[in-house]
Amino acid sequence: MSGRIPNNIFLIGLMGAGKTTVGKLIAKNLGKTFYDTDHVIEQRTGVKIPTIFELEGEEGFRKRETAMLEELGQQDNIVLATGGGAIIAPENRVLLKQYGYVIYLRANVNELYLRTRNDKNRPLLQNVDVKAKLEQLFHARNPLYTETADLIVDTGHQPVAVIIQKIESALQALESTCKP
Ligand SMILES: Nc1ncnc2c1ncn2[C@@H]1O[C@H](COP(=O)(O)OP(=O)(O)O)[C@@H](O)[C@H]1O
Ligand SMILES: O=C(O)C1=C[C@@H](OP(=O)(O)O)[C@@H](O)[C@H](O)C1
Ligand SMILES: [Mg+2]
Repeated sequence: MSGRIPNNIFLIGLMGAGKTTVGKLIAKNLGKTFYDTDHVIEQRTGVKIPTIFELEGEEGFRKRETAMLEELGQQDNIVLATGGGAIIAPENRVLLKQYGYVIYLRANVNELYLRTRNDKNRPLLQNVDVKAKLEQLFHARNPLYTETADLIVDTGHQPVAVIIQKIESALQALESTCKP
């Protein structure tokens, strides 16, 4: 660590963790450019994420996601909200660790459920028992988020402003402890 607020900040975590919401605000506060892999994929393809899943399957979506991480990883001074599955592929985990400071927004399944249960834009949560699916994803992915993260922030049952405060304090502590 160079002793500064990290240049690129990547947010990881399950669907509903708040990556997109928190990422936008953190970027604004830190004067960094905000990207969201899902939004860029939607802009480039001209269709929503569920349509990509319908036409190309999850496999097709994952290829686009990896390509997007490779591309956005080359950017400078950004906050990137990833999609919840961005840590599945080992090469993505390497990319994330290599090109940025990775923050895992960790939330419990109940909280994630409350935030995502009515959402129509997350194909993995349609026509299933949403809570059971989130539980399954939590068990499969929590170790991957944990191994990829430089920092873990529990979002718990807390307002977005509090989470942002936690992240900014942690980044500031990083800055002060690393200065010569
Ligand atoms: N800390 C929070 N408390 C309450 N609602 C939240 C919180 N963080 C996010 N949300 C809400 O949960 C939903 C999912 O958030 P989003 O940022 O899209 O998550 P992600 O990008 O991690 O999937 C949104 O409706 C958002 O407003
Ligand atoms: O967890 C996942 O596998 C996914 C999460 C979504 O992003 P959010 O985490 O922003 O909801 C989106 O990338 C896609 O629906 C798949
Ligand atoms: Mg998101």
